[in-house]
Amino acid sequence: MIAYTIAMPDSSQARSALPAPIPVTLLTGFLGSGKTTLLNHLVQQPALCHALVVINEFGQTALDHLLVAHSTEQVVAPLAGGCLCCHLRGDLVQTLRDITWRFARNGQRQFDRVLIETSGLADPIPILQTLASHPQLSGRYRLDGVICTLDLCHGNETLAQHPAALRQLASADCILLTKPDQASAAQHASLRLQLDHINPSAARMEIRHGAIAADQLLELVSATHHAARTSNTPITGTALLSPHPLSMRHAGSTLPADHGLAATTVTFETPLALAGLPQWIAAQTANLPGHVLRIKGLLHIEGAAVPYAIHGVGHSIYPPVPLQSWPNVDRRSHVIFITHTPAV
Ligand SMILES: Nc1nc2c(ncn2[C@@H]2O[C@H](COP(=O)(O)OP(=O)(O)OP(=O)(O)O)[C@@H](O)[C@H]2O)c(=O)[nH]1
Repeated sequence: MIAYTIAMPDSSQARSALPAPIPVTLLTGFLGSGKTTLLNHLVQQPALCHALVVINEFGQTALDHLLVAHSTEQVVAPLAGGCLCCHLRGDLVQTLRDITWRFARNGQRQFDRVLIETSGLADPIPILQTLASHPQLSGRYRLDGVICTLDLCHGNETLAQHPAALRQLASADCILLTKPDQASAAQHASLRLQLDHINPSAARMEIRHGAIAADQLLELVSATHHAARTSNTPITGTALLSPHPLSMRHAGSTLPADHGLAATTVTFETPLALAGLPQWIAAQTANLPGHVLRIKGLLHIEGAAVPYAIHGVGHSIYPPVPLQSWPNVDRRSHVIFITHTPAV
């Protein structure tokens, strides 16, 4: 009888043969708190120029990936239609499992890290659990850190009304306090007090319009943090749009409620006149369920060669901002309204 033996590599050899796990940064933060604005800054920097960006949006129409200016080396894979923390968790596993071969050239992986922007409504804890314990992910990926954006203007209201925002902050390694230019000293002080209770150990930094050096946000899990506190200079009197009616056609669609929330997408076939947008937005919101948490859209403005991004958070609407170019051949305007109907 011939005895067969199987040569087993010793465990240290086996370990060194395995590719190093890919670092994953989770970017969370409530609706409109500045995640995409931050992402736009980060992906332009050398430290993140080979990152693969995965974007999850609430609602069937994904816009955020169109609003992120990314080079051809970076791939944005939108996951739309719900929250990663609930019914899209399987999609995330599949995306992370497949991206190593989907985004490979000549057998070489084309990215060195992954940045996941969660929807503004997602609870990051189930996502973190999936990353850490799913058999197809753990070992291939490692958590680099959780970054949470917090809108200094709307943060107090958000924390009072939306438990998901609390969980986002509680799981953060680094909290980025956004819109310091618009927040009052009182809003600022009250949020800082709350953060001292919710997550005293997270690093805290103030950022304006997403500007921060990417390397300050890497290796957060292993790094020791020092909170950076900068001064707050509130400004007032942002110019709004002039009040004239618009002519437009639209088609709406509403998702089934999720966390008491619904997303309605309105699409315009023809270019829009800029004047009168606030009135039109007010008229649209009057027909929607609950109250509006967030408005975002990509607009084709009459006479403009480039698209405009429009944002609203709570009752504030920001002036439309011209983008560099159209992201694809679609020249229609799309506006998404996210609304909340509290449970009775
Ligand atoms: N004034 C001011 N506006 C800001 C700042 N950061 C972000 N914004 C604006 O806030 C609005 C919302 O920012 P986004 O980056 O789209 O927010 P988000 O977290 O990605 O939003 P969701 O996709 O809904 O989750 C945009 O109009 C931004 O230009 C800031 O520091 N100051």
